[in-house]
Formats: sequence, structure tokens, C-alpha cells
Amino acid sequence: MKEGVVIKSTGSWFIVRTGDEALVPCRLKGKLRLDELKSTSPVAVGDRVSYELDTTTGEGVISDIHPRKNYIIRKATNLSKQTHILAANVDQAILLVTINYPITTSIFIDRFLTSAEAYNIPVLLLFNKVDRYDARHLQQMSDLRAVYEQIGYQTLSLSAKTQEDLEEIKALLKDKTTLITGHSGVGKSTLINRLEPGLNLKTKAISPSHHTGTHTTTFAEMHPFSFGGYVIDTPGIRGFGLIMIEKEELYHFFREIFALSHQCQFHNCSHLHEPGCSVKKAVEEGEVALSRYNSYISILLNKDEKYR
Ligand SMILES: Nc1nc2c(ncn2[C@@H]2O[C@H](COP(=O)(O)OP(=O)(O)OP(=O)(O)O)[C@@H](O)[C@H]2O)c(=O)[nH]1
Ligand SMILES: [Zn+2]
Repeated sequence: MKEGVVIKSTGSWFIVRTGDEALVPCRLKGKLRLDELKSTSPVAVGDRVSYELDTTTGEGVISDIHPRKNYIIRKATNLSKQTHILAANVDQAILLVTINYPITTSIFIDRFLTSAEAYNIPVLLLFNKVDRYDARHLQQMSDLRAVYEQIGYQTLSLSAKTQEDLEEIKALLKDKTTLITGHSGVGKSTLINRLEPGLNLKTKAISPSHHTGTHTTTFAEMHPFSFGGYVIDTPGIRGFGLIMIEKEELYHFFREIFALSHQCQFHNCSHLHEPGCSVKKAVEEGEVALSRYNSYISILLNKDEKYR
């Protein structure tokens, strides 16, 4: 029996990378396929697996998935009840944000942070395209960075296109498995190519016709860094549905709101309109960012369906 890490999945075929860096095409053993009926594919990139190698064909059959440290799931399609495991065993995530070209909204950021908080995955917020910003954009960026730094998220700004020195980012990625995400066109492929020039991921100018088909299931892909570690690219994924989170629990994943909630008059306070709500008081006093509170309300009241 051999072992390796799944670095690519098409749903029925998997590429497994072994300790000696060989890439083995694998299929799933029949029994594993039937097991998790609710999932469109029981194996995801980042999974550690055992497989039997057929030495005549060079192909493997995956017989066992090792226990996962964590995993990220989303709905298989917007309409489906089936889930889709996007990635497993993720150490951290990078959310690539652009103030403009394209605009990344606060609600989009907060939705992602909420998911990551629920999965217990640390997030680094990287603000890209600083070379293109005017004074007003730069001010917006530093305001936004302050909002997230204040609640304990690490932020950095960069230009994936023009910046010479990316050592600070490399050091943060080294020997870890990092999921990278962000709107289409924020520069994910550009950044990954700069970090690992041999990969040659396709980049493209932003087009008005977005690939937002509701019936296509997107698979993530994992690329090894020559300096150690992996990056998981999530092409065309617009966001992560918060499918595991009950409304009553949502505030647990807004860390600064959660921290204040213990002081609310009612232990089951939703922080909407209850008297004696310490969260609303903190928003009024400017201690909790209004944008964060608004994101909380939007998600709670389902006002941002299109960001799913
Ligand atoms: N000016 C400037 N342009 C950038 C920067 N980073 C990326 N771009 C450009 O933005 C466009 C989109 O970049 P991509 O790397 O394809 O974006 P992506 O996030 O991979 O997009 P998807 O693959 O659709 O998810 C390309 O034209 C890049 O050259 C940057 O730091 N500054
Ligand atoms: Zn409250």
C-alpha cells in the first residue's frame, strides 16, 4: 500500500503526489464511491490517501482516506442539496482583496471570514493592485486594513504585478497548505505565478462576461511550491456558502461581536433590536465597525443572496 496527497480532482480521477514527488493518476475504490452519498465526491485536494498501484498501467486505486484535520465544503451547485468538498487539510487561507479593478465589498470579505472562522482556518488578508490605486483608493485600503487589523487579522498590501520583493509573502506560505481565494480578476493566478514561475497558470484581463454558471461544479487545484508548501487555487469560485452555520450561531463567527455578546442583557440576544445589547452599543460608540455589523445583519437576514 502506498500513500500520497491528492493535488487534483476531476470528481472521478485524482492525481496523487507521493513523497518522492511522483504524480500517480488514481481512481476510487467502488466502496468509497458509494459511501458518502450526500457528497458529489468523497475525495478532495489536500486529502492524504492510501492507494494500491497497478504496476502495469502505472495507475492507482484509492482505498482509504486518512482522517482530515479540516475541510471546506460548499453546495455542489446553487440549487443542489448535495455538498462538494473543495479542499481538505488546509493550514491557512489568503483572501486576495482589491479596492478596485474589481471592487471587493466588505460583505464579501466578511462572508469569507465567517466561513473561515467556522472552519477554524486562519486568514491572511492580502490587498492587491496597490500600483493602480489613486489617493482615494489608498485611503479606503488603509481604512479597511485598520478594521481587520483591529480584530486580529493579519493584513498586507502588495502589487502582484509590479512588486520586486515577495519574500515576506513567501515566508508566510512556506511549508504550509494555503487556500487562496478572492473575486475573479483580483490577481490570484498572477500572484501564484510570481511566487512559482514554473507553474504558468493562465491569467486573463477582466471581462464583463463572468463565468458564473450555476450548474458547473468547480474543482480546486493544489500546486506544490519549490520553497516548501502548497497553494490551493480556487478558480471561478465566488464565495463560500455558510451552509453549516445556523442563524442563531452566526454571531459566534464574527469574533468581535462574539466577544461582546457575553455582556448582552439576554443570553440569546441576536444583536438586532433587543434592549441592553452590548453589540449595538459598541457599534454606536464606534468600537465595532459599522461595516462589520452591517455584514452580520445582511447575512443573518439573508439580504446578500447573490454573494453566495
Ligand atoms: N495593475 C495590476 N494588475 C494586476 C495585478 N495583479 C493582477 N493584475 C491583473 O489583473 C488581471 C486578472 O489577474 P488574474 O491573475 O488572472 O486574476 P485571478 O484572480 O486569477 O482571476 P480568476 O482566474 O478569474 O479567478 C490580469 O490582467 C492581471 O495582469 C496588480 O498587482 N496590479
Ligand atoms: Zn446583543
